[in-house]
Amino acid sequence: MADRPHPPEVDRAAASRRAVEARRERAALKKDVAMRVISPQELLRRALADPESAAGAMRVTDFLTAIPAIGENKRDRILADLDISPVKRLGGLGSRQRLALQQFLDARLPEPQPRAGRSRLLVLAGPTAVGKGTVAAHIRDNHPEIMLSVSATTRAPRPGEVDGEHYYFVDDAEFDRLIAEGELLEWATVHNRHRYGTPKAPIEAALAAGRTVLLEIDLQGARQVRAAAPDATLVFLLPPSWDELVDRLVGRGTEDAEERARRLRTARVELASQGEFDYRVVNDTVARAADEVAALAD
Ligand SMILES: Nc1nc2c(ncn2[C@@H]2O[C@H](COP(=O)(O)OP(=O)(O)O)[C@@H](O)[C@H]2O)c(=O)[nH]1
Ligand SMILES: Nc1ncnc2c1ncn2[C@@H]1O[C@H](COP(=O)(O)OP(=O)(O)O)[C@@H](O)[C@H]1O
Repeated sequence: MADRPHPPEVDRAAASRRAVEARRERAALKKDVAMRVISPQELLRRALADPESAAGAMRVTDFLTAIPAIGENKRDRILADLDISPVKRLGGLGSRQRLALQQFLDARLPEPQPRAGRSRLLVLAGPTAVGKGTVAAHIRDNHPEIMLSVSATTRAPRPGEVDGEHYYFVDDAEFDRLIAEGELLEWATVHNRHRYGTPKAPIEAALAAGRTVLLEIDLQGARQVRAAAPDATLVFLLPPSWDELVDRLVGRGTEDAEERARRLRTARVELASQGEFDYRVVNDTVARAADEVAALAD
């Protein structure tokens, strides 16, 4: 039964389904590069590691125009300069062409390298719904050596949230006082709504005691920490793909469609700022991502 040949129409239908799926995968990868969820270098590495993969099957023309700020004219000039035919697929590049493309990408879009002399103050930021809260909670529960900072906020507690554990829930007057007295390391209005800030004293005490401290804060806060404590270690959490980020936001079910669209527009801008961070960690599975973040303080 199993080795009897299929009638040709069955083979054709299967081949056409595979072709549609392959096109969908290539389109998703292009989007990931365009949204900066994966770097062009990473996509090229995947293509070269497996020429049969969706990355390997991507045309070099599609690859280049997926990169932000490369349009069709620039693409054609680049291909001519690198002596690569526009009909080539990434997986089919010759070794000289690969090297030329890699060197071009490294020169034009250098991947950020961690700076030396990082401190034990770890800042975890990233776009909405990437899983910052989930990864931070996993670290709190599984890495007792790391202190998770508890922020002050003017938003109301949600059911099940405990004052002093999830947040310090304060009113506007108290938040004003914390700012005025210089008690916050950083603070920001997040998602245009409520104010959130990091109390300074517990962090200074924990760092002085030799502990690692983790802040799970938004991008504006991360930038303020960098300014106030230049040796802090900044970690940017990335989704495995743009589509997965959208699925997580929808799956969480805490925002309506209009708010989700607004957050995704912000997410796109935030992803463009990942180069300001020392490390990028992909939140593929919670435990793996949490362990990778925790290890950065070693
Ligand atoms: N700048 C700053 N951002 C914070 C702080 N605490 C939490 N955030 C950010 O505030 C956002 C909202 O957090 P939360 O109220 O738990 O709501 P959710 O993200 O909708 O679940 C998240 O992006 C957090 O990273 C803080 O102390 N400072
Ligand atoms: N590694 C993961 N795999 C699958 N789902 C995840 C993962 N990390 C987080 N999630 C889910 O994604 C949604 C957003 O996570 P959350 O921690 O609230 O994000 P953030 O704090 O970055 O806004 C939640 O429903 C969470 O359960």
